[in-house]
Amino acid sequence: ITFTQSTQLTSKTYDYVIVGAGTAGLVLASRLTENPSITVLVLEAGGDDANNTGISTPFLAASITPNTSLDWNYTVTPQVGMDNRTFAYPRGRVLGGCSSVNYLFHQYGTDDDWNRLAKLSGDSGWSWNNMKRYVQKHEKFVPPVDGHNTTGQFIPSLHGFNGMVSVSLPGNNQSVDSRVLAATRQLGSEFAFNEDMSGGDRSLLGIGFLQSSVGGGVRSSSSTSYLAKANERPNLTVLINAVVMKVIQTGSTHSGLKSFRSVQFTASPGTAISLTGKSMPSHVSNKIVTEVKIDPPVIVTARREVILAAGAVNTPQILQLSGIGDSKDLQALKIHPIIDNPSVGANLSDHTLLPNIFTVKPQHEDRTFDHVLRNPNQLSAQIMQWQTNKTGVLANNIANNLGFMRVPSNDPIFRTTKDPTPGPKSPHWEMIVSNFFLSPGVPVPPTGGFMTIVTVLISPTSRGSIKLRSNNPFDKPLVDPNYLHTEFDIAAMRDSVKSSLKFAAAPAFSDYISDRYGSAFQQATTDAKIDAYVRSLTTTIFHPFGTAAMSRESAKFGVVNPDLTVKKTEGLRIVDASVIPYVPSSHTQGPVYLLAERAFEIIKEAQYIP
Ligand SMILES: Cc1cc2nc3c(=O)[nH]c(=O)nc-3n(C[C@H](O)[C@H](O)[C@H](O)COP(=O)(O)OP(=O)(O)OC[C@H]3O[C@@H](n4cnc5c(N)ncnc54)[C@H](O)[C@@H]3O)c2cc1C
Repeated sequence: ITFTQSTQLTSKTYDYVIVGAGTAGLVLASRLTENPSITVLVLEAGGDDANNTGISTPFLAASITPNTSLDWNYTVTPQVGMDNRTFAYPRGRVLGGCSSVNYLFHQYGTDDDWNRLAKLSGDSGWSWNNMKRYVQKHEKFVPPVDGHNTTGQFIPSLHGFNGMVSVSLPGNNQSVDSRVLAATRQLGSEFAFNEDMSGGDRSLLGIGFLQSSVGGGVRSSSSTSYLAKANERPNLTVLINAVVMKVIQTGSTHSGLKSFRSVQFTASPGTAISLTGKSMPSHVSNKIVTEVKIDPPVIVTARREVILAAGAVNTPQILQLSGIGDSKDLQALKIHPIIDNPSVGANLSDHTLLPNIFTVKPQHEDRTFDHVLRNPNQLSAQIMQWQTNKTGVLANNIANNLGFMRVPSNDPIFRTTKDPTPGPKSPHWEMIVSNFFLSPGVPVPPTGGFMTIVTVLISPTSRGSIKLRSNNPFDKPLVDPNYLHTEFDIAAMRDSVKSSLKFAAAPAFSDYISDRYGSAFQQATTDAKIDAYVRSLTTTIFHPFGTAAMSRESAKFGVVNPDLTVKKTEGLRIVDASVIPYVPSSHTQGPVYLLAERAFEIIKEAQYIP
């Protein structure tokens, strides 16, 4: 059942209260309620994802964030490594969380990523050898909508065909696909073809076909899969429009652990039937808005556990609002510290995004999507095609090919920096090829056709933080990814720019692209100028991780134990991207799904669920 108002709740007590109906939260809600004797309440700040064409149409992903009603609308603090720029930091605020608004790239990280987690946590259950079985539970590999022959584009034995989330290969040919493949043959081993880009047992290195969380030309999210399967169950209640303000201590154990089994929430701004007579404004700004009246908070309690699944920005925010964090910071904001842990909100690691844009020669301009997107007649024809039979440009992702690369081992940077990757099959950076002007947040030029090679720093060594701005739960937290702070990070991005120029110089593109687009890119002809170009244009690819990091029970650093229980607490667990200490070497929804599948088994075992 999905409720929209807290007054509809028939109980204030559940076996489990899950905070956040996002990627991980809905996996747990669905798995836990497979047992009809277990009751679960999920609290979600955002609204419903149903009947939203922007969400369900794969190609429109880039248009539903940032700065929309589906987004938390965060902004990064001025980034020192990026000329002190600030920019949008989207996070899904809707059923499905980021899985409803993301760009649908789907992978699982490398085996080395998981093995590093197993090693640092001391729990071999996190190793790839154990985690890979969750691919079968999670994934439902389906044919692409254009029905093309996919032989040689993926390796069936690496995939699941009976799981929950639909995953498919591209369903609409992009004009550059055949050129990208030709380039993999023309260039050296650095750009070799890779037959399967899902990661895990397969090295991610090389260039191959994108796998997306798309089935039948429609987005597949945690909401359309895990929740859709469970929502009719009487033991599952999902409450949307409910912002969790904090978790509340409900007692302590003989051994001194503090129990947190209650959750305080209130209606999301703009959705309440305000008991105060005044409703909240639909947008609450960064400033503390003292005149805003909020609905009286509601408290619900878990018999077994509270599970935080609010994501890598909001989970540490909720912990800090609850008095779990760096005591000094909390006291400065007049929050009573209950558990002093400076690791809460620290260790933020994220991937970057740099659009390297090339101008397409006039004779091929009409083969780019720019041409389609700019032409109202062509665009409406595509919309019609998607609405009628879920095919065409809009049924497909924004790219068809991607690749993962390493900085050469003889690069001078390795004289001063130890290789940050978890192993030799794991990349330092990524490239994504699109046949249009792909630069999130930047308006498309009025004329011309483009090809974009987005490059992404995959193994960052910089670490940032999530901190509270004030003790007001409606204030946006201070998001500081601290991008490009280290020499390694800028060196890897420099390598990515040089390599994408090498890639674009392959004979396959010689009659297709004419020049680099934009003066910053055109002027990037020396290392120093490439660095300046990188710092001036790079933003985020939206993969924050590690802000409530897992560590051994005995470790001095960390927020959760290997079983995801919050240190020094009882009855409180975290299951989302914040617990994995290193951002995985790939796009990140797949790793979060696998994490949540295993978390369910850990919880089930710990709680003796029959
Ligand atoms: C624009 C964008 C594009 C991306 N593209 C890709 C991609 O192509 N491929 C990929 O693999 N990954 C992508 N990602 C990243 C990926 O989607 C995330 O890493 C992953 O989904 C995070 O899952 P999560 O469960 O940790 O958090 P989320 O899915 O964000 O879930 C958190 C949920 O908690 C809710 N919540 C938060 N605070 C509160 C509160 N106080 N009260 C109540 N509810 C709350 C949120 O509204 C949300 O629903 C993208 C992300 C974004 C934002």
